[in-house]
Amino acid sequence: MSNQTTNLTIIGAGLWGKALAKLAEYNEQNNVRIWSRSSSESLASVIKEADVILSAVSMKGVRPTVEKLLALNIPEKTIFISATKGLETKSILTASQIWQKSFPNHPVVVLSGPNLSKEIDKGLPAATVVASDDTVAAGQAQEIFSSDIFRVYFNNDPIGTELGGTLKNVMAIASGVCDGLQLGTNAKSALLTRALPEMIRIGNEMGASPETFFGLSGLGDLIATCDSPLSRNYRVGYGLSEGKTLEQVLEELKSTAEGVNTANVLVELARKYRIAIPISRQVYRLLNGKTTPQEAVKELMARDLKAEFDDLDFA
Ligand SMILES: NC(=O)C1=CN([C@@H]2O[C@H](COP(=O)(O)OP(=O)(O)OC[C@H]3O[C@@H](n4cnc5c(N)ncnc54)[C@H](OP(=O)(O)O)[C@@H]3O)[C@@H](O)[C@H]2O)C=CC1
Ligand SMILES: O=C(CO)COP(=O)(O)O
Repeated sequence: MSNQTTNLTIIGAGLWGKALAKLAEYNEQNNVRIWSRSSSESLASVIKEADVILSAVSMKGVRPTVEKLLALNIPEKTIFISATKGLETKSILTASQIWQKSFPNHPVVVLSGPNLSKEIDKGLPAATVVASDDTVAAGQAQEIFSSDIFRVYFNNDPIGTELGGTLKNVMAIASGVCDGLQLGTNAKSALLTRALPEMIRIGNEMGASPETFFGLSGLGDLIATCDSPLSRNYRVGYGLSEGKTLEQVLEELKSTAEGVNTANVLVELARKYRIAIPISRQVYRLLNGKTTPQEAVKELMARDLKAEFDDLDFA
């Protein structure tokens, strides 16, 4: 690893922004600053010397953050890292797509993986992926965060990497329902296994490589998020299975659960591109009061019989 100092500014001081700041500070060669909307310092002053700007804001904060930064004349060599896991309403863009469209001459890197922030905060070992079309930028992101407690892989499929982290949030809601209804290990296994081809079908339409979904940012994050009460999306599903309303669950959570918005956006995307999303559709229906947890399970079990692999397109 190089000993050169990297000036990193993290935008967003939520759970994930703070956890990432801690990981970056663990490496002494990084000079880390973190900014939130309630900071006393201006955004302009904290990004002034930044070699790398990492955005850890929730999806609804991406566009406003991009707009603030567009006004600040950032040098083209500055690397952006996007750590958001969501889809924008209406545009159906991922966070990194918004960053890249807004800053076409800057390197943009996606950071995504099975990274429950509470475990990261405890210093427990974890791994993640940085992905970019720009190999040098991905390598720099890898160096910033790699340590003996955080192992960072890279790949050149940013959209696939980002979609893994984004789509599994919807599956985590389904998984919380599955556990809350005590449907058992067989049901959970079936749910998670069928979640993967559903995610790949969406990825295929959006230009992702299918194999990316079998890596840390896909299968890895699916396992972490769908099997842990530390996941807020899982807790949304669990709460709904207990008969709570979505409003009640979100009020208790007091934190971001991106899967709620992602499910709504996904239904639009699936309609536009004619993609079969049976699990996500039931999650959408449940979140919008169009079905009950029990009814959603019944509907999934009653679907037309089919071959296991005939809808997967690995081409
Ligand atoms: N927590 C986790 O374990 C992980 C989370 N993520 C992803 O990271 C993202 C943030 O999650 P997390 O930090 O946990 O969420 P929190 O609820 O803890 O924090 C919300 C974050 O979003 C920002 N934000 C919200 N609304 C706006 C807005 N209108 N304009 C600008 N910024 C806004 C907040 O900024 P401010 O600080 O200025 O208030 C804050 O940084 C999500 O996409 C999540 O899926 C990814 C991996 C792990
Ligand atoms: O993305 C995450 C872990 O990788 C965090 O999941 P939740 O947003 O469901 O808490």
